Amino acid sequence: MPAKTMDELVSLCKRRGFIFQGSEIYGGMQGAYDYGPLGVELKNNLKAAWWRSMVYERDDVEGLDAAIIQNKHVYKYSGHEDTFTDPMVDCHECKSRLRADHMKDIKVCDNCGSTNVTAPRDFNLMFKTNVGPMVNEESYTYLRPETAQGIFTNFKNVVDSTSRTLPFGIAQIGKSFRNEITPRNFIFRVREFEQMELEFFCKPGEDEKWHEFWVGARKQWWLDQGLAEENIQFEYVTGDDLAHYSKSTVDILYKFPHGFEELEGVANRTDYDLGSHTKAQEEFGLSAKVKKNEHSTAKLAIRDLEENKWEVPFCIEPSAGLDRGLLAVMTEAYTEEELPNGTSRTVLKFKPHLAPIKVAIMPLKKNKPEIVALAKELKNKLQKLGLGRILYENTGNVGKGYRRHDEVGTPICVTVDFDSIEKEGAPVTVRDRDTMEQIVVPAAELPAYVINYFINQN
Ligand SMILES: Nc1ncnc2c1ncn2[C@@H]1O[C@H](COP(=O)(O)OP(=O)(O)OP(=O)(O)O)[C@@H](O)[C@H]1O
Repeated sequence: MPAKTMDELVSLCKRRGFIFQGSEIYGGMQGAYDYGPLGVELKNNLKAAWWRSMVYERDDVEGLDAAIIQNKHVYKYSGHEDTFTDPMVDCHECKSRLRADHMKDIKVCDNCGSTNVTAPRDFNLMFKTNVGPMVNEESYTYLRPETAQGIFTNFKNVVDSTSRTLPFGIAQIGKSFRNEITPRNFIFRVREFEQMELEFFCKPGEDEKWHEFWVGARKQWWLDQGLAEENIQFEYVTGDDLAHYSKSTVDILYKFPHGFEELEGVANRTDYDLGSHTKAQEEFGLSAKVKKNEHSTAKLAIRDLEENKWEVPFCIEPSAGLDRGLLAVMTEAYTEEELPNGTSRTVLKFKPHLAPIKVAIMPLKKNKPEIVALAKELKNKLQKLGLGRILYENTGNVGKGYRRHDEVGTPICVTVDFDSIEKEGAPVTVRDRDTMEQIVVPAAELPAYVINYFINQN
């Protein structure tokens, strides 16, 4: 059963080293979190799973890693400078700052109930920063609020260097920054986060088909990461909630401990973005309404070989939050179990490919040199398989080790004991996280056993 409250997750994350409050020793920093020893592994595994499915398992997607700091013209023409705002309300009474579209009633402070509140006004969410030693009117830019813009500005570079034709996509994972008015719900809404974004370019007219395809494909991917079908919903974004660039957007919602909320958005961005950043806009008969571009030096178009003309493709964007993804995966994996002997355990039932530690190797006696040597040898052998982190853990208390590894979601624990050094075949004990069953495997067969386990479980 998934986690019921955010508090139980927050507490486990801190206790076991998944996630810490940012700048904690100085009293914290709202909306910023640090990923600890296990959090960074989980995050890397989720990123790797996304990259594998987006780039390696498809032959029509290329990867990219664009700069976070970009020319300010990027945000002028993307529309962020003018429109990337949230409506903000200030309470004169308790000094809270609230997001008007999240308030129960925009005339009453959600925090103290006062009606002494300002009218909503637009607040730009981009962090402005100064570039170079001179501080003047011209020296500013912004930290990127989404990774997507770096994909659009590199469109021509990628097409020229890979000879791609439509349809094809460009995938990117990286940090984004938003000066959220009310960061909250742990890592759900933060000011610095990572996104996993694909911009998939297709012919105008084929956009609706591809939009539908990506909505389905992205839902399936989240199911493959272990989320339960009943905890996922679609929301068809309409009216004022639809971004100005979008023809249609489907949000994939997950049942977080604080309720169903957006995990990923899949938007049909039409020819808005490439059309905004291209030079010679008037040549292309754009369908989107764009600002006149006076600075771009490149035509962001592709040759339609059948019709022998240049056209600006449409773009479908599945945009997922990595931090929200991690929160969803942890929520789903969190399980409190009553055991037959009357005790209980907390176990994170991660899909094995996401588990921060793949295998823990534990010698039964920490000061028996032959046991320790065999345990270390097995650790080195398994590490070379390239599955991820294999932990050699020499605490001498196997029972406690099992509990700790249940709580951090380690799928397999291997114990090396006296039998392992005395009996023929060097048998070691392999314990399964979910069933808690233990079987004996000859040490020489352990690598094959572990590989099979990870192949079959995913
Ligand atoms: N402040 C944030 N903290 C963590 N993740 C975020 C944040 N803002 C956006 N994301 C992630 O990036 C994805 C794509 O961004 P998008 O601009 O579509 O979000 P959004 O619609 O503005 O989100 P919301 O409505 O929750 O503010 C979101 O689905 C979410 O997973």
